Amino acid sequence: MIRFEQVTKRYPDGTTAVNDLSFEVAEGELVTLVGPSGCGKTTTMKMVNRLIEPTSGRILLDGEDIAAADPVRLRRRIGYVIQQVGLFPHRTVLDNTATVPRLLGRPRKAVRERAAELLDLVGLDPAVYGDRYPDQLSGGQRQRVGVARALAADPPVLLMDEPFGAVDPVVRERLQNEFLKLQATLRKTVLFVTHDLEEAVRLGDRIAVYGQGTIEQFDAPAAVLGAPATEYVAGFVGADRGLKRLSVTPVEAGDLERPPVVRLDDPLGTAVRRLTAEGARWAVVLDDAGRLHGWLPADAARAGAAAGANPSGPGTGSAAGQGSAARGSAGAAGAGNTVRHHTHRMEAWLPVGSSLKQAFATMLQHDAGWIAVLDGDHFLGVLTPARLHEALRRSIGADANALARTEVTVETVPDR
Ligand SMILES: Nc1ncnc2c1ncn2[C@@H]1O[C@H](COP(=O)(O)OP(=O)(O)OP(=O)(O)O)[C@@H](O)[C@H]1O
Repeated sequence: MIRFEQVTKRYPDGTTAVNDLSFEVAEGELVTLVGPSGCGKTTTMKMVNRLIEPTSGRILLDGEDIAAADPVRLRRRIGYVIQQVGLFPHRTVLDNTATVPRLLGRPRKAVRERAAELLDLVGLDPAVYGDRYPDQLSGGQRQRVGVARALAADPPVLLMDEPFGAVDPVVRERLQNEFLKLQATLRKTVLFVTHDLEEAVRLGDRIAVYGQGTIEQFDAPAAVLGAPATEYVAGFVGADRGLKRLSVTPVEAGDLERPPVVRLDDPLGTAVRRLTAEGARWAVVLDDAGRLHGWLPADAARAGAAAGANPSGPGTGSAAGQGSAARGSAGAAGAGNTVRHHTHRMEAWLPVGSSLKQAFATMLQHDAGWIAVLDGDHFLGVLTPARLHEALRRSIGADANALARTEVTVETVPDR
């Protein structure tokens, strides 16, 4: 349906954006173009609707050289969805959706009915959203209108350039799933640009992995992931695999550090001795039942102990960068010199078995240098960035071993 024959694009400044590209997209097929920034994906895409002209080579649409086609008529056959949707701000959602069919001079009533149907199809109730203006929609809703608008003239071909790139990951996944459902019924011929391998794998019937202006591998998603054709593709897939393992690798007890543990009612002197003996900058504070209560910075503990029975108040140590509020306050003279009165609340904690990704997110959210890991109410240990990194490396290593094992076939010789 779409065929590139030795297409090269060289910009006037000498940049070769696309070099001798040849590939074919079958009718009804969704091909994702994936690769790092600047590798030529958008240039490839824009040559199909003649927003950019190739320097050499040919592009055929349904067997016809597009160079011979009238660009305006060509574009009517090609829906185009981009990241910055480009909706008209002063037109309602319904009017935006109906733009192209109206330009084509189709009857007004039929156009409005079709636009309403399309909005419904992309998950926007036309009765609710049809009369709104683009700035009254969320980012994800605007993207949906963009897709509805691209479909309005019922073009056989869709070009989608990072259409879901500007929305958050949750909305993005929803839009991807909805688009897949839509595509299952519409079966458009789609070129879909993304720099996210996960999106490319999820959506593509086939994936074109770009190097610099060339396609390094053009294959089914499983083949790209399982049998990268070149070292470059292996690297591209591998880096992403590492990130993906963050979400599927659980925090385990063995990953944790064991800082000194003190109890709420321990005298401060005892806590200081333990901190000093272990050379630690902070201790974890548990209550009598072994539940996590907070943490005790060594400098605050030392200052409190030095102040004897008249503590000057809770310390503000930031050994672990927790920055959380002190829970206790200096108590009555004599009764205030226990751990309880110098303990900081511990906000950054997670149940054991949570993913490394959740752990990382929790660290970032609380700007924490470490997070506590609990088994139910029971404190297990703390995860530090270094331990998180080790756990991730172990997980990637195990993954690689598992792959290597499945590739080995063991032949057995029957006994007799
Ligand atoms: N008009 C232009 N003039 C000169 N060079 C250009 C022009 N447009 C793009 N380029 C260059 O061509 C190369 C490919 O650009 P292109 O936009 O196709 O990449 P891309 O893979 O879509 O990147 P991104 O993911 O960042 O959008 C880049 O090096 C870019 O700087």
